[in-house]
Amino acid sequence: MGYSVILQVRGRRAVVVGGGKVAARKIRGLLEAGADVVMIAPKAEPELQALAAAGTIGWCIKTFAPGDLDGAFLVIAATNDRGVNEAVAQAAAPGQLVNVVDDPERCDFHVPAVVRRGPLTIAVSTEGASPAVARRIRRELEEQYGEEYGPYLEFLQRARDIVLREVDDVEGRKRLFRALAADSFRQNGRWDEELAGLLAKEKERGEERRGENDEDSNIHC
Ligand SMILES: C[C@@]1(CC(=O)O)c2cc3[nH]c(cc4nc(cc5[nH]c(cc(n2)[C@H]1CCC(=O)O)[C@@](C)(CC(=O)O)[C@@H]5CCC(=O)O)C(CC(=O)O)=C4CCC(=O)O)c(CCC(=O)O)c3CC(=O)O
Ligand SMILES: NC(=O)C1=CN([C@@H]2O[C@H](COP(=O)(O)OP(=O)(O)OC[C@H]3O[C@@H](n4cnc5c(N)ncnc54)[C@H](O)[C@@H]3O)[C@@H](O)[C@H]2O)C=CC1
Repeated sequence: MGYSVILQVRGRRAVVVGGGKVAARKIRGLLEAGADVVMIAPKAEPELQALAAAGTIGWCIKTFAPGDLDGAFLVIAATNDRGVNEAVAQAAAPGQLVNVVDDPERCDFHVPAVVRRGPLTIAVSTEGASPAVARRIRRELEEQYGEEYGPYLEFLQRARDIVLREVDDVEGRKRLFRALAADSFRQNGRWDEELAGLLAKEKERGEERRGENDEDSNIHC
């Protein structure tokens, strides 16, 4: 079983060998994550040609050669030729992360099916057992966790900063974070108002607690 991580690729070079439909899917995901994408392919899908023309990705219009992987943090072998994909995997240096689209065994990592909602990422992987099932489950999750989760998670990010700044008590914070995570809270919709109420309640509790502690310390004196 693989170890699940969210890889930071922003500003890092990703070399994708091949310019077909599968390469296009992987390149879309890499661009979303801010990678610096270079495509190596003699021919490419119109969508990828447009990205290259706009300067969004680099395109070396040629067949693969081992030197193409220089400086790559991540490599995706996505041609329709098994031999070429194998040559790409062999050319990778130690430490370069390699994905081979037609050979799960050869991969350092598999690309999961992903639902993105603002800072929320839901990734589904079957580790190559059934990409079609990963796709189906991703679609189900898209229904279950709709677009409304984007603004909600953005609110939670802001709320987290406020709670960490304003609530000293660890238990109090935990109580607040759990309350904010409840689906009833999300559905309520008046998030800022509700947060203000919860913060006020926590502050009251904090003051009561401090009062009790003062009494305790009087007893000990
Ligand atoms: C190992 C892995 C390596 C990798 O590419 O990372 C891999 C390998 C292979 N895929 C193949 C086929 C298909 N792949 C898809 C779709 C996706 N494939 C993706 C990932 C992965 N595919 C990795 C494992 C992930 C996992 O298992 O969880 C997804 C999740 C992510 C993405 O690519 O972005 C994306 C869905 C995205 C989404 O919809 O959200 C469909 C569905 C369709 O197109 O309708 C089909 C046709 C149906 C079928 O075969 O199931 C074949 C056989 C080719 C052949 O027939 O020869 C191989 C090679 C082999 O199995 O040997
Ligand atoms: N992992 C996955 O998600 C999936 C993998 N596959 C596998 O992926 C392979 C690619 O599928 P598609 O993108 O649909 O194929 P495609 O035929 O649309 O594209 C192949 C691309 O590879 C390029 N290419 C061929 N030889 C090359 C070379 N020597 N150097 C550089 N580029 C070269 C071609 O110019 C073309 O751009 C399939 O053969 C299949 O085995 C298929 C479906 C899903």
